[in-house]
Amino acid sequence: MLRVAGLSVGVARPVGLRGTQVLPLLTDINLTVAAGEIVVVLGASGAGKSLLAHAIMNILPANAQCSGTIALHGHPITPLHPVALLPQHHGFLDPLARVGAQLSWMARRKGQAATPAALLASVGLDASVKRLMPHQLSGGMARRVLLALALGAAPDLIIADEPTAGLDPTNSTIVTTHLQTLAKRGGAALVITHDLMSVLPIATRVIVLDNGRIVAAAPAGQFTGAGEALPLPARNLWRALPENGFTDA
Ligand SMILES: Nc1ncnc2c1ncn2[C@@H]1O[C@H](COP(=O)(O)OP(=O)(O)OP(=O)(O)O)[C@@H](O)[C@H]1O
Ligand code: NI
Repeated sequence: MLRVAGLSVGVARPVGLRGTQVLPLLTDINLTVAAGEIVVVLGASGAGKSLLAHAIMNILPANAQCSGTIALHGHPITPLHPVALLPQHHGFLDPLARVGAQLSWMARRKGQAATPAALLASVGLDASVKRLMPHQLSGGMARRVLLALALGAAPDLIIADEPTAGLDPTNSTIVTTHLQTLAKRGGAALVITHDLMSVLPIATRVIVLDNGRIVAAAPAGQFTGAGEALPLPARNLWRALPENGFTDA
């Protein structure tokens, strides 16, 4: 479904009076996401996770330089494609538009019928939330509105950036259940996180991103016990989790 090949992203920064230098932020990223899969990209803060999401969605900042290829169903991604970003920050909501209007716009942009109340209900929000402005939403509500927006795009693929961060267990389950339903229906998700445990139950594969490079990849099922089957960088991360006793590998 999604194929990222040889993706590198750098930002130009000034050096001296006239020169510029490109600072590499992502280097030679290769990954695929097949129908039915939930691929987790695991990495520490600053590893380049959001940049990877933004590169795939073609919304990198103006100073970014990008090379490599990104294809969905074999073609470059356009705004009309059934792919949705579940962004990390609710700053992605339009601060001056009611929730209902934003849900309707998303549906229209993707050629779908607008069903704001049903979308809100599917993420556990009352239909009255349609009339609210983004600043009237709590953090957890805003994250669920972002999920409703992503679902409103009727996507084949959701790129979810820290989808469970800061959510209570009930809301976290709402998000992971939707991602799992999408994958079961033949869609797929690329889930970006620093918190493996919150998404491991739904993951099929885990890719470890460190300092802009992929350093390990393993089937999710290998993240069990002492992680004996895992490649070393993934095993070290796994064994360092509090749940696994902080053992220093
Ligand atoms: N527009 C930009 N110009 C310069 N550097 C940038 C830009 N955007 C991101 N960076 C840098 O790229 C690196 C990766 O950023 P990114 O937002 O992808 O991290 P992340 O893995 O998503 O982290 P977090 O878990 O904190 O969200 C960071 O060092 C960041 O400072
Ligand atoms: Ni991020």
